[in-house]
Amino acid sequence: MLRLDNIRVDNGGFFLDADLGVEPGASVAVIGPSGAGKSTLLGAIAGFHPVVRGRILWGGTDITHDTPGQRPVAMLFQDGNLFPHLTVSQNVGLGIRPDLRLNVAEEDRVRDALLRVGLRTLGERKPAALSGGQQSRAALARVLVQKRPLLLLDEPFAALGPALKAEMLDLVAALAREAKATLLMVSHDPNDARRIAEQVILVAEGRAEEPAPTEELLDNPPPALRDYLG
Ligand SMILES: Nc1ncnc2c1ncn2[C@@H]1O[C@H](COP(=O)(O)OP(=O)(O)OP(=O)(O)O)[C@@H](O)[C@H]1O
Repeated sequence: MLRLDNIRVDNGGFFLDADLGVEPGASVAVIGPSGAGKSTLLGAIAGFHPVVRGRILWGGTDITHDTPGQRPVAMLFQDGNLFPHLTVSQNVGLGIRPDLRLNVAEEDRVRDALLRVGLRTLGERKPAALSGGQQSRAALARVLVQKRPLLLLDEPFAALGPALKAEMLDLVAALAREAKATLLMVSHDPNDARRIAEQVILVAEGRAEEPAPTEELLDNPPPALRDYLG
């Protein structure tokens, strides 16, 4: 279980408060107005922003002051952050070892991750020789290969067309289920939440709320969410 125990996060003078828990294996969408602090929330869990009050607990262990690399977290950003001069396999391998000195078992893990995202035959290409959807898959493979129990996705597929985005969301949901991982995904599209998240964390007015059932929240939105949804 992920527990944010009455935390306050400082993102360069912007403060976000949260007092909430996420059950193991849950898929949770993070939604709310632009600038409300959704990325700040994920960044705090990943260890990119200081927590100036409260504690972050994972399975009862205090990880508030762990470095990002020590945390049980893998994060996927919107642009995927693929390095153009490295092959797809190398980009995925970075998820295991930043110096890319992989042993045979680690090379196997890279191949397995590429297989699972449907890029088995494209490992030797450079990212520029992939379509947008394939680049998203490569970035997802790099997250998978880390085998972390907590997956944080910050608007990962916003640049994709609707059909491709739906396909990627379904793939993420299936892979997270298979790995029994806990998934937190920032999205601007309530349909993304309906598609793969059983719960939603609403971030508004400097606060991240306790996860609420997706349909219930979106069908009867509180004022802060109603304004945002329009
Ligand atoms: N490095 C920084 N220094 C100061 N303020 C920052 C910094 N990064 C973000 N902020 C501010 O923190 C607030 C929350 O930003 P954040 O990116 O978490 O919002 P968001 O909900 O993810 O927004 P969006 O949906 O537009 O991506 C914003 O008001 C933003 O201007």
